[in-house]
Parts: sequence; C-alpha cells; structure tokens
Amino acid sequence: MSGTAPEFEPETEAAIAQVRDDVAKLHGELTRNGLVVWTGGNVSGRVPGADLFVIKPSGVSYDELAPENMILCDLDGNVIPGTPGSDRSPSSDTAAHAYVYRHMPEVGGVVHTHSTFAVAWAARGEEIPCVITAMADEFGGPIPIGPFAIIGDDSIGRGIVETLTGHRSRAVLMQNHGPFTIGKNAKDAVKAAVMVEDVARSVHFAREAGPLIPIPQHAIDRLYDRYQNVYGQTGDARREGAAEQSGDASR
Ligand SMILES: O=C(CO)[C@@H](O)[C@@H](O)COP(=O)(O)O
Repeated sequence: MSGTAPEFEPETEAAIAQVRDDVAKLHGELTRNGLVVWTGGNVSGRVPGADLFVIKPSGVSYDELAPENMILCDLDGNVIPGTPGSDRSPSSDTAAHAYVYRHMPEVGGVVHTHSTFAVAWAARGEEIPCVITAMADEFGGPIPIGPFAIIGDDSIGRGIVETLTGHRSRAVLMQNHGPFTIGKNAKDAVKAAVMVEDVARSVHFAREAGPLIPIPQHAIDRLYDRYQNVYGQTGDARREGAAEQSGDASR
C-alpha cells in the first residue's frame, strides 16, 4: 500500500468494509453462472453515504479475489492511496463504472461481462426484443444497444449512461463489446447480468426456430409493474424507487 490512507468516519469505514466483502463475493456469481471466462468481467459497488466505490483489480483470477484486495476508488476512478488493494491496477473498466456513478446517483452497482449470448447480440448491434415474460418482468421491454466505444476515455461510460437514462432496462449491450448492467446495489446489478444472459440465450434459440411473437405493450407494462412492486419480498432492493420507473400501468 503506497501513500497515506485518508481517515474516514467510522460509519464510512464500516460501509467500505461491507462493500469490499459484497463485491469480492459477488465475483463468484459471475463464474457460478457461467458469465465469464478467465478474468473477463467485473463487479463494482458504490459505498453508501460516500463518494467512493469498490472494484476488482484488473486481470486477477477470480479465485484470488478477497475483500482486502478489492480496490477503493473515488468517483473519478482514482485509486484511494494507502488503502488495502491500492498497490494494484484497478479493473480496466474503472473509468466506465466511475462515469456511471457520477451521472446516475441512483445506481449502487455496475457489472460488465462478456457472457456469450449477450455478446452475440452486441456483435450484431441488435437489441433483444421483448418476447418473453421474464424480460418484461425484469427489464420492462427490450434490451437496448449502446454505441461502439473503446477503453481509454469516458466513451463507454457515456454510452451506458446515454442509453440507460430514462430506459427501464438495467442492461445495455455495448455494440461489438458486451453487456453492462446497473442496479440498486452490486447484487442487483449482478442479477441483471445473469438475467440478460438468460434472456439473450432464450430469444436467440427462439428466433432460430421460428418467428418471434411480440408481447403487447400493455401486457409488458403490467408484467413489469407487478414484478417490480409485488413479486418477492418487501425490502428487496429492486422495489425501492421502482414506482417512478413503472409508469401508469395498473396491476
Ligand atoms: O472488456 C474488457 C477489456 O476489453 C474488460 O472488461 C475485461 O477484459 C475485464 O478486464 P479487467 O480484468 O476488469 O481489467
């Protein structure tokens, strides 16, 4: 650890420790759900109450990830010196995650993978049409395509924010690249990454076998509204703030 660590308030220290733990563990979901090969994906989580987020080191095996080697960054993507993990380079997508946190204050988690079927749609630059109820539930419509953008500046982050702002979907397929997902927290963003790959696979196979049947918009609205507000348990992260996104749909 080089540099001098800033002194955080005890509540901030506790929040950082919790997010380090969550983000380290959630990378296990990427491998468990078959969303990544080698080191090709990343999870980050915002530290509640602070202008900070936690992300994994770049190119490090998922087996080695632990709370103490997660990397604490500010919202410009700078590593906080002197903190655990700060001696290593953060994920190559740190600038994109940071851009999302700066411009979407409601977002508490960001995930990127190269999951196979979602990447296949991204390679064609084709949005995934909303033709299965699980998509209407989880994403409230189609999964949009974001612009082609390469690592090196803010263009990936800008593409994510511009595509997802005002959109129900928590997933964007960056053209020729792959899915980025957002969520209320890191776990919620990981769930979106799992679900986008699942629907990408189902709709791919469906289209191979025959014409797709669209779901009427009023039915999509009802399904989305119900899933966001009724499905699951009170207190689920998804339910917080879902009302403002669900439109006028009645249950
Ligand atoms: O897509 C890319 C690089 O083009 C990255 O997301 C992927 O290789 C994962 O990189 P990190 O190990 O997070 O630096």
